[in-house]
Amino acid sequence: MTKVKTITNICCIGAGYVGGPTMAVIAQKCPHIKVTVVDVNEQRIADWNDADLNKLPIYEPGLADVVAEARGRNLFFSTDVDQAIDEAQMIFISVNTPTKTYGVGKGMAADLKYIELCARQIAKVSKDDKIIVEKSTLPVRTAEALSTILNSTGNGANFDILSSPEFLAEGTAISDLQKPDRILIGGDETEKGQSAIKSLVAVYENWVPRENIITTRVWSSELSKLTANAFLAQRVSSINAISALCEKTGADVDEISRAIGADSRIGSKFLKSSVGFGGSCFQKDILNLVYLCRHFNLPEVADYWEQVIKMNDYQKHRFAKNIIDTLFNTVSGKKIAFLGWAFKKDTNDTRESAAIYVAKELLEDRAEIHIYDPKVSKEQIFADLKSVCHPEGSEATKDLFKNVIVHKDPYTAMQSAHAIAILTEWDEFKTYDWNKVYDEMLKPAFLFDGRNVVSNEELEKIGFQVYNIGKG
Ligand SMILES: NC(=O)c1ccc[n+]([C@@H]2O[C@H](COP(=O)([O-])OP(=O)(O)OC[C@H]3O[C@@H](n4cnc5c(N)ncnc54)[C@H](O)[C@@H]3O)[C@@H](O)[C@H]2O)c1
Ligand SMILES: O=c1ccn([C@@H]2O[C@H](COP(=O)(O)OP(=O)(O)O[C@H]3O[C@H](CO)[C@@H](O)[C@H](O)[C@H]3O)[C@@H](O)[C@H]2O)c(=O)[nH]1
Repeated sequence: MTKVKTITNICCIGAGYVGGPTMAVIAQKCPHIKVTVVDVNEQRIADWNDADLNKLPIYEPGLADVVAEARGRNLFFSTDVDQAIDEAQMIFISVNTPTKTYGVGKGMAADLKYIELCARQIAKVSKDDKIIVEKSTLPVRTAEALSTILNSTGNGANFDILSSPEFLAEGTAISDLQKPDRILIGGDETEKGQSAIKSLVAVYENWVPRENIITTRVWSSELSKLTANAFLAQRVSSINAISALCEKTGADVDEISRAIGADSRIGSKFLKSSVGFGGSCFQKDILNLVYLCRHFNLPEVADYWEQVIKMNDYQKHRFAKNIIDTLFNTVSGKKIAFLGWAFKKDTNDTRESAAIYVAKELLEDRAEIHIYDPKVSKEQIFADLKSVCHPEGSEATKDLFKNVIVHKDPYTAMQSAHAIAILTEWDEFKTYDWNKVYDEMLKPAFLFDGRNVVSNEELEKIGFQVYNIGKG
């Protein structure tokens, strides 16, 4: 019988939004395991090691406390990838898997070059047997490709490959990791594969009840991750589709969410209509799913899921167009204040944020945009705009960026504005002195609430003309 390996040394390759928080919580919950998180990005590792916990590279409620507890005890951040691989019994791969921007599958397939590089490095460095855990989100059957690389380019060490996708959501990552709905572990059906699964189950059992740890075959685990994100995003697109109909008919989308969510077969979560979903995962993972379906010659299935993204693009466009239409068909030279830039509250992540695309459309209509976000840096905002407006960096880029001003204070962002657009649902927006904002704005004072976070009644009483998503 194959012996189940007791894990005392873990390495995680990739110190990003998943690798950092996930390993911090494993280290917190398993003080007997040495956890080393490695990355090729030196600045990122320096930030993870910074004595000032406000400088951690990721903003996530509760993260700093967990890092403070475990760092230097059994949690380490390092750029020495080879040493960490060499010492570890179990290696989590948590590197980025963005949408391909070139060649075959451009704009659709996941780019697995970083995954492949990790596999080659692990194969080169390893002198003893290791369990490899896919934490990154990967297309179904990637474990097969990993196995081929690991077992044919190394120096004789044996590798067991597990799939254990991460389901944390940003903004709630620490609570999601400390109390996960489930942990999913997929492995081979062989005795060796089952033994590797048991080793990883034993790690999670330090804090997750066994009945919440689901074990499956590898392919099911890999495909469950893409499926989970597709289902979640589909709910948002479904309610956003209904929001458009609400605006035409006078129905209220929040009332509809409450009414349908009370049906236990539907459930109340992920029914919040918005300016459109963002984040690094939903769009990328659905595009990947669509690509896989086309690859396996399932065009009807591919078209079905692609519609979720088309609806999301429509929602972002509808929001921008409504601003232009309402401001008398042009925003040229008008000051539009943006509250929020992150793709959701409680994170500094802006990847695929709806704000970026709304800004692009307004800039193309020559608006002047004044942005305030409590956690996103000016540099990040400009990098985001550059990537969608003029990626090549032309004269036009200069023109556009003349028209973007990033503020540290929300009130100066809104002063003398023609309109305010709320793009992220930060709680602090509810607490502003809206009387003061109104007094200092141009009239009519338009407010477009892309998250339905501020109270319509109160603002309309003050004098604002409020436009919400999904309210007729
Ligand atoms: N962000 C999320 O909320 C989330 C949640 C669940 C799953 N995922 C998935 O997890 C994976 C990682 O996502 P992320 O948001 O943490 O990405 P990220 O870009 O924040 O972090 C990835 C890190 O990997 C590093 N890296 C890349 N190649 C490397 C190599 N060869 N050696 C060492 N380091 C390397 C990069 O420098 C980067 O710091 C993706 O597949 C993503 O789809 C993300
Ligand atoms: O009712 C809702 C719920 C979400 N959103 C938006 O949808 C996007 C994604 O939100 P959320 O899913 O909460 O955050 P992510 O961090 O992107 O997490 C998703 O993507 C991760 C990466 O794969 C998965 O691990 C998580 O389980 C999955 O929820 C954000 O723009 C939200 O504002 C809505 O508009 N309405």
